[in-house]
Amino acid sequence: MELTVKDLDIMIGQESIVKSISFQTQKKQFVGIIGANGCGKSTMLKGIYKGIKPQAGRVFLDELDLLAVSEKKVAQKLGVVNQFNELNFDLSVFQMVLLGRTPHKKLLESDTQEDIEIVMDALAKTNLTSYSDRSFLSLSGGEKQRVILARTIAQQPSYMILDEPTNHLDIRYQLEILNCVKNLGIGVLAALHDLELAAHYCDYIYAMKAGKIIAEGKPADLFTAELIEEIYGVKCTIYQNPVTHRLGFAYSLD
Ligand SMILES: Nc1ncnc2c1ncn2[C@@H]1O[C@H](COP(=O)(O)OP(=O)(O)OP(=O)(O)O)[C@@H](O)[C@H]1O
Repeated sequence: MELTVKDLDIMIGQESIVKSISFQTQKKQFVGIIGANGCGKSTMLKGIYKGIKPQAGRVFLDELDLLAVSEKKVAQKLGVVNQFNELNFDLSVFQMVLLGRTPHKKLLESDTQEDIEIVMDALAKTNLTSYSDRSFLSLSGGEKQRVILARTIAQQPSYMILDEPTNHLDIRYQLEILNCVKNLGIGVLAALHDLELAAHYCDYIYAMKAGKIIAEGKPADLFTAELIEEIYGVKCTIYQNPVTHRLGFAYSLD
């Protein structure tokens, strides 16, 4: 599916946080959003997935007008993994992941064998099979984050939005989660802080500063020392890692 964002404006209080952002992703593209703390990445993503009401702008998944249709219609197509996964009540890991099936069901419709199989598959993909009966609230931050990804996989979305999906994860799970998402073969829009991971996993990247997109391109074309200094205020040497042959970034403050 293609995601189209047109002239998105978001204000919080009196402050303009997202300023007339427009872009269009292509089918099955893994698209990254990079930018300094507070530049508006999460706010923009929330505006796209109806977590916050934009002051202006339109958002489409193919032809579906996301801001005009019900939450349920959105959830049938769009999965979201965000940074805050606190719950006020406890569920088992299995029950949490089963919640991912809700958008596809009628009110009070019971779970089918197919739902159970989809949940088992999502647990396997996120290495959580042995956690099935654990209480969600008892999990570590990284384990919770994997459960939320499993729930989103069980939702079987056609498009996924990820807000810092590797936030709480150790190195192995950072790689596993991004591999897992990439292997889903669906369109993805992800805010990422780690530029090496962004360069490796993203087909295309948008760089944000102060609520605007200031640069875009394929990782190999986009990343320059000037851009990184402009965004993050650090000096940076970009090199080809001799072991991985991927882009590497060495930072310093002066
Ligand atoms: N509910 C809110 N009330 C007041 N200010 C807010 C609120 N939500 C976000 N902001 C402000 O909007 C700006 C953008 O925040 P946002 O969370 O979108 O940034 P971000 O780029 O995702 O940052 P980070 O990399 O730190 O997650 C920040 O200055 C933040 O303080």
